[in-house]
Parts: sequence; structure tokens; C-alpha cells
Amino acid sequence: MDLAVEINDLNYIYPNKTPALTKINLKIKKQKKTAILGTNGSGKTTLIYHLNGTLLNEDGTLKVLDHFVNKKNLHKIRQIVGLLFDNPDNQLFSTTVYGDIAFGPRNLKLDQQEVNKEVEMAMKKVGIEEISNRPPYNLSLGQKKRAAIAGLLAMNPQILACDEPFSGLDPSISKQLRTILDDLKEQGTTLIYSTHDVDLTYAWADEVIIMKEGRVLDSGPVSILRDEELMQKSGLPLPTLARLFKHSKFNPRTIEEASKFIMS
Ligand SMILES: Nc1ncnc2c1ncn2[C@@H]1O[C@H](COP(=O)(O)OP(=O)(O)OP(=O)(O)O)[C@@H](O)[C@H]1O
Repeated sequence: MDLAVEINDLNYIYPNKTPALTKINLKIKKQKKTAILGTNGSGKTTLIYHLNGTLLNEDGTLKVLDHFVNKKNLHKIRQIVGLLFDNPDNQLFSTTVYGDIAFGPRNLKLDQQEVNKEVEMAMKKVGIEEISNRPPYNLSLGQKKRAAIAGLLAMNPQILACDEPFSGLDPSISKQLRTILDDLKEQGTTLIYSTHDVDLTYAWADEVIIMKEGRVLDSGPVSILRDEELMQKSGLPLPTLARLFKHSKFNPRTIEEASKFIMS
């Protein structure tokens, strides 16, 4: 199996002694959309922050594309894993969108022409060319998220780890962002995102990791979200379509699939 991330016996306790992750063992596949799903406080963000070394494990091991995540490796790890923060204001600091996206390539000491090329490519992938000269602080949330993603894409990460990427977005902007992320996956990027949205995950993700109180309850293909006992343990509801089609031999994951079934 081609692995993007491999985690063995990872524990993490915050400095104030809150245990946030306990005995995490996980394998996350390459070039898939993997959701980290759990109720508030279940450890999703803490886990995502470990993927690029924003938080460093105290014991256990974490590897991304066969590189150990540790203090010595951080430069390499952050080229491999782009981390999208929940709040894009924590990611956008320049006076223009262009400046923010150019920050990473400039740090890599690329010449101006190469920087321009990376920035233009990244802006094109998320469709924000027209706001290149705007200051990030007065953009809409959807624009800020796209600008922050472009900043990550300019570094050509193989893995994109997104903390609650869809929170606060209206349905149409959320859909637009999913299309952008789908295109990135098509181009070979591995996507890992945290969420507590079971319906969105059931419809969109390939794989799911279910967290509860800092532990992994279960992981596997999204079909595990149909397991009532598991979902009850997780504190999350069954996906609406799984509930509706509980007694059917069909398992539609999207409204489109469900309506095809109903009309047939
Ligand atoms: N900086 C911190 N210092 C101390 N404890 C923290 C810190 N950040 C998170 N925690 C605690 O760690 C545990 C896991 O929190 P985490 O933010 O990872 O959960 P989450 O699943 O992402 O929650 P949410 O969905 O609400 O964002 C919680 O008990 C939380 O209170």
C-alpha cells in the first residue's frame, strides 16, 4: 500500500497537562481524500498539527512519505505537507494576496521570474488571479481560504492537510472549494482534512478516521459511517442518506445518487 502518512503509538499532552492524543496508530493512503472526523475536542486539530510538525510528538513516531517528522526534518516536512489553518487570518500576513503567495517561493530563494511563475500557477489553480493585488484582510472568507491554499500550492506540497476547511463557508463556496480540492487530488495531491460534518464526508471523502476523546475509534472507507454502533460511540449522527436508506440494498452517498435510485 502506498502510504502518505504512517503513525505509530503517538501520544500528545499539551503543556497544561491536557491529554489530547492517546496511542494513535494510523496509516493514511496516498492520493486519497481522508477525513478526520470527530466531535468538538476529540483531537482532530491536534492530529492535523502533527502532520507538518506544527506540534511535535512526545513519543511514538510519525512519518510522511517515509520521512520522520521531527525537529531536524522540519524544513523538508513543510515542503511535503502544506497545512491550511482553520482560520485563514492565521496564514495571511502580507499587504497583498500576491505577496502572501510569493512568501514561500521567495524563502526558497527562487529568482523573481520563478517566483512569478509559481504564484501565477497557484493563483490559477484556485481561481484568484483577479484579486492578486488586494489586501487579504478585507477579502471574504472563501477568498481568504483560496488565497491561503494558493500560498501552500506555491510550495508544491504532495500532501495538503486542512483543518476544518469548509467551516463558515456557504454551500456554494464550500462546493467550489471541494471542486478545487478534487482537481488537486486528480493532479496527485493527497488530501487530509478535519471536520465534524458527517454528511459532507459521507458524500465526498474516500477514507475516514473517526476520533473520540483523543483516540482513533476506527478508520477505513467512508462506508464505515453506516455502522450505527460505531457512530453512536463517536457521538456523531449517522449520515442522513445512510439513515434514509438503512433498509435498502442501495447505499447512495449523494443526493444525485439517491434521486437516481428513487426515480428508477
Ligand atoms: N493549546 C491548547 N492548550 C491546551 N489544551 C488544548 C489546546 N488546544 C486544544 N487543547 C485540548 O486538546 C483536546 C483536543 O483539542 P482539539 O482542538 O485537537 O480538538 P478538535 O477535535 O479539533 O476540536 P474542535 O472540533 O472543537 O476544533 C481538547 O481537550 C482541547 O481542550
